[in-house]
Amino acid sequence: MRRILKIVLPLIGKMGFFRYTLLGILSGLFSFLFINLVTKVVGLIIAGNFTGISREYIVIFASVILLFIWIRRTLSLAIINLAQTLFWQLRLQILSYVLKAGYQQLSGRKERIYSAIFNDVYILTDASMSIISFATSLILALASLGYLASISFTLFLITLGVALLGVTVYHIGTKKNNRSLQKTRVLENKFVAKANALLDGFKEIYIEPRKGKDIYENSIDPIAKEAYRSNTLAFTGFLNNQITGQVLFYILISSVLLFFSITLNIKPKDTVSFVFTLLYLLGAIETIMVILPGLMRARVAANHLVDLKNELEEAGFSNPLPEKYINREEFESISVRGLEFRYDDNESAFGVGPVNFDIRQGEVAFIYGGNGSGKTTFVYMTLGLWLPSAGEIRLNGVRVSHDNYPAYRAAFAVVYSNFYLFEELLGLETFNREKWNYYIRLFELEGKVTLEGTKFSTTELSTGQRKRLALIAALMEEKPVLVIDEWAADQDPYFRRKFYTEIIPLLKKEGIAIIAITHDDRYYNCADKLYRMDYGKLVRESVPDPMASMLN
Ligand SMILES: Nc1ncnc2c1ncn2[C@@H]1O[C@H](COP(=O)(O)OP(=O)(O)OP(=O)(O)O)[C@@H](O)[C@H]1O
Repeated sequence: MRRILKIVLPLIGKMGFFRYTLLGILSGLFSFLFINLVTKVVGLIIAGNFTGISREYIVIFASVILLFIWIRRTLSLAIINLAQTLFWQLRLQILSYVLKAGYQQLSGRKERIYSAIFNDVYILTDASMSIISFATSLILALASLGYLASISFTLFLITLGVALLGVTVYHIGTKKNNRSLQKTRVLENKFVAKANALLDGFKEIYIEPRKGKDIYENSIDPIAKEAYRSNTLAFTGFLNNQITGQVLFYILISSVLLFFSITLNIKPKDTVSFVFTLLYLLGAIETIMVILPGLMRARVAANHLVDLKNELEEAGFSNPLPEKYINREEFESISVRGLEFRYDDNESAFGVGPVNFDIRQGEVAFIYGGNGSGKTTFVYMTLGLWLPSAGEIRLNGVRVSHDNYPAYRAAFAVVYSNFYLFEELLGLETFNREKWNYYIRLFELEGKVTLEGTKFSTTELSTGQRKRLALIAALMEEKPVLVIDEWAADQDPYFRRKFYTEIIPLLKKEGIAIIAITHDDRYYNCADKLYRMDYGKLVRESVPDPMASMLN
């Protein structure tokens, strides 16, 4: 419950929480008032003291019904409000955690984030809606118990004993049920991951349906079956508890009617009132029992959300907007000294470094090396996506530290080898139409893509054209350093040549420093600096003679 409140309270505020609780209590008290009234009139009828239609009772019943309409409406509105606030605010909050997280914290957690947005939020919203009914039933149960005590204290003690027995049975069963719910939660993440693989890899599956059959039969179906089993186990447990509670109450009611009313010498009118109230108490306890499994699931969901938030915020990491963006004129150099990064603490895990590297304004550095040699890892480390374990980076001679990392990262525009092409130009302070037209002509996308506001008319382009558009979007950011990872690999021979021999010199003239991972050895002479990545070690090489390249 504490964890649920930790998530819910900041969203609805203390006052909101107070309001919802008050409404729950009011509604509980009102239900009790109505039961009390009905029990009283029934008692009067049984005792033969009800004298027929009375103005007094008509007014009382009419007022109670009017009060009921008011409370129900206010409560319904409050429930809708609470549910919508939680549903949307929680989703926004999760995505804002994502925006604040470090790349390192985010990688490997995609499925859990999906699961949080599409699963945990639903569970928490449902549970929060039932919290009001929970409070209502709790108050009704407490008031009923108080009323029972006023009728016969001995019978009240017996009822309390039965209720406590029910709670103990419930408590013992709940631990096991919760373990099953936790297990389902883990399976849910795995299910989302496999469902994503099925959807993302559908092209491959469509060509070879056996792939789909494999993933369905060996992963998706077994996960679903296991989740089905553990959820069924948990809910059967909850249901058994519920039935035990109900049976205990039925035995109690039978005993009051057939045994206690005689042995304790209770008046018939009081016996009827007692049994009536017991039935209402049973109703309230049943509601509580029905709601509890949902609250338990919400507890698991809340734990998941809190853990996810903590992990995303790990080590006080945050990624605020940089206070200052360095422009091309201000940029002098980036120098990397003794930088190291390892994927795991394990000695055998792949690592890069120690690495030394320098790039100055308008300089072009090419990095090549075998697959898996560590080029991308080095670039990610230099960009500040992976945080190095040793060494230092200096921007214009100033050491990059925890505080100025955001400003440092903002010096780069990047087209990754597995880039994501947004449907619009994002994050531009000013939009330079002339520049856009110039790049569209330079990259030969005239007539292919236009801009509607800042939105691309289309991103349904060929792979090579999508890469050109991604590079234009990066250049529009007017950052001092451009980083590209095997950008030209998807370009045709004509455009590849144009890129290395015409476009790169033009970008250099604009003062842009370029770090490019490339395997196009024909064009290594177009770089100012050439590096080879060799199993995590960066080795500086001499740039080939242009004449020698021409002979290749
Ligand atoms: N997210 C990751 N977690 C753990 N290990 C990784 C991760 N990414 C890469 N590696 C390891 O780091 C090594 C270097 O990968 P990297 O992507 O830097 O190579 P690369 O030189 O860019 O290769 P390629 O030319 O194929 O793109 C790989 O052999 C891989 O084992």
